[in-house]
Amino acid sequence: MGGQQEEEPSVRLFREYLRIQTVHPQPDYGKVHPGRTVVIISWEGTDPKLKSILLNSHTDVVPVFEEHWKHDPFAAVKDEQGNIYGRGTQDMKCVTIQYIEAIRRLKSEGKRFPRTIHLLFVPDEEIGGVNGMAKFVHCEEFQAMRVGFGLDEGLANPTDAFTVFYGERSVWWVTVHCPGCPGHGSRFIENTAAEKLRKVLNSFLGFREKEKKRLDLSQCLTLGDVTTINLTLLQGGVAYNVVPEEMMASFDIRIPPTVDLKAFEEQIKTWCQDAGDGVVYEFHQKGMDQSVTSIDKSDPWWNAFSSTCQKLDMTLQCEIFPAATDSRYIRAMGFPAIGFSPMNRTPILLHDHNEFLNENVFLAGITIYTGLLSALASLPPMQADA
Ligand SMILES: CSCC[C@H](NC(C)=O)C(=O)O
Ligand SMILES: [Zn+2]
Ligand SMILES: [Zn+2]
Repeated sequence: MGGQQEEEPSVRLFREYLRIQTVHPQPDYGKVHPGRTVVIISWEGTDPKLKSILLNSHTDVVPVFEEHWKHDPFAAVKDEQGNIYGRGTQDMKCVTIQYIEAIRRLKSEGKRFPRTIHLLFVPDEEIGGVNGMAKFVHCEEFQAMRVGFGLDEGLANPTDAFTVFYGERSVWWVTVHCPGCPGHGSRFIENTAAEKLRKVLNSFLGFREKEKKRLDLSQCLTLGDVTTINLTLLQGGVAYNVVPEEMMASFDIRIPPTVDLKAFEEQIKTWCQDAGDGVVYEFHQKGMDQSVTSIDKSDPWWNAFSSTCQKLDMTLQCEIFPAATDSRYIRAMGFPAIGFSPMNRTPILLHDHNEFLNENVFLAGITIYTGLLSALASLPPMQADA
């Protein structure tokens, strides 16, 4: 609990890490790992020929609106209930320290496992990972790790259960260009950009409405199972009384792995064609990999993961991650990866004001990783090792 008692050293380390300002747009990565952007720490297994366990975490955090926080977001204040406040408490500095502390505990108990465990610390996940994980998976250092199975971040769960992510939706960022006839703002100009834009908006947002209804009316679907479309940028126009020659709308689209991406792009093409002459779309982000990780009991990695959770009396909810994490790059390279942040009984506060994690939930997570790592790193040779 907060205050009086001697603080657990792992909680102290977590709070110390939270105080390092790895916040965008200018993250202080130098204080995390001086002179390095990506860091690998490896605990070699007794049989290093076997494929390894990759524990990935990003070191950056998203910006804050400080005026909305009840405590300094970089002071790691712990209140009377043991809630630790700070940017990154959930996303994902908790997980980084839990990995480290689980390994420290296993080592201090004299444990050694057949499979190597790699801790990987990467930058820039919060800005898409272009100069982080996206690049790193193509480096020889990544190849040399000989990954068998990866763990990366997930989300908190407000109930007793823990959420586990076995895949992610594809991210498509699309800008639609609507050209039109210009002219004086006092006239009925024919074939304007705005009229085309209206059709585009109706098509895209009409589909959004249908998907929202599908989710709202379903008992079993989660956000990761439906397509979301949000209008996020509008551009165009030069003056109140000038009908512009172009207007543009940009959309953030997230598509579940079960959707046929080719067919979906055809749909976008049709919406644009139906909006009028010259309406075209361009991609700023077009995720095409739809790999998902097996959550079948016959899969040895999943079996080790889920059996450990069962032994620890944990209830799991398996879902598709609604947004994007670095695990998409791991899966795209053909490796199984699970998104998991052991935070039950915790509101989902990533990227939000007053992000916090209770120290007891944090400490329980270390025990969970201790069990998971023991099971995963002890898995006997399997087909994937060939
Ligand atoms: C596509 S790169 C941006 C990544 C970001 N991830 C999260 C977890 O917010 C997102 O899904 O928007
Ligand atoms: Zn994150
Ligand atoms: Zn994030």
